[in-house]
Amino acid sequence: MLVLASQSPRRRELLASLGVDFQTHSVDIVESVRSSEAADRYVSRLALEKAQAGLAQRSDAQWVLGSDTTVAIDGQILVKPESEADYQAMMRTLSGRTHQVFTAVALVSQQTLFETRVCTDVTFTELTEDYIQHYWQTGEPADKAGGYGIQGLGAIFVEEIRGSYSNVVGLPLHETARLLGQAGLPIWQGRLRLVPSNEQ
Ligand SMILES: Cc1cn([C@H]2C[C@H](O)[C@@H](COP(=O)(O)OP(=O)(O)OP(=O)(O)O)O2)c(=O)[nH]c1=O
Repeated sequence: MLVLASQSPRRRELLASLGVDFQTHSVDIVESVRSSEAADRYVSRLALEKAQAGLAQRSDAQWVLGSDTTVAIDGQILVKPESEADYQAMMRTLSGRTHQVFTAVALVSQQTLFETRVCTDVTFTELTEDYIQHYWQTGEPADKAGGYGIQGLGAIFVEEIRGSYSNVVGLPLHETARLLGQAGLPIWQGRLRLVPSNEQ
């Protein structure tokens, strides 16, 4: 059985959209950036830690998928806002500029590890203080890396996106389908296996 080691409703929906059978299991790991750890290394480490914690806790799981998403700008990592003031600082940093959204995915079994990482460039419009204050009131920013949700009202801030959209929402679907293919896990209700490019 495949287990998604996540409490994120977005990841659950995205993985379900691939048409795979899975169960979810939420794991509690420490999500803190190490000194001089870059965003790409950080997301890959956390995705693997989530997957390994899931594997340790679910003896019935053959495969466990863990994932992590973070926003990066100018070498600064923006995780989920801890407070409204933290959120406001993030929005001011993102205003009128292009940032990167990294998501890493790790798929582990007792014997094997497959992993991938995807980066998407997102360009924000200039945000007024009014936008910033009102958007917080929607409740949308609080549980999201960078303090916005591209799949919700946060989309109105996005002038341009370069790369994978599902990666920004929390699970890059093309790359995840390939990982599942590498693990021999068919998608689309067992009818399709997206084979890795080196097997085509
Ligand atoms: C930038 C952005 C992030 N996000 C979300 C995706 C992730 O759920 C969240 C980043 O936090 P994560 O720590 O990656 O994930 P999580 O805590 O929600 O879930 P879990 O660790 O249990 O898997 O931000 C959006 O939903 N939309 C966006 O536009």
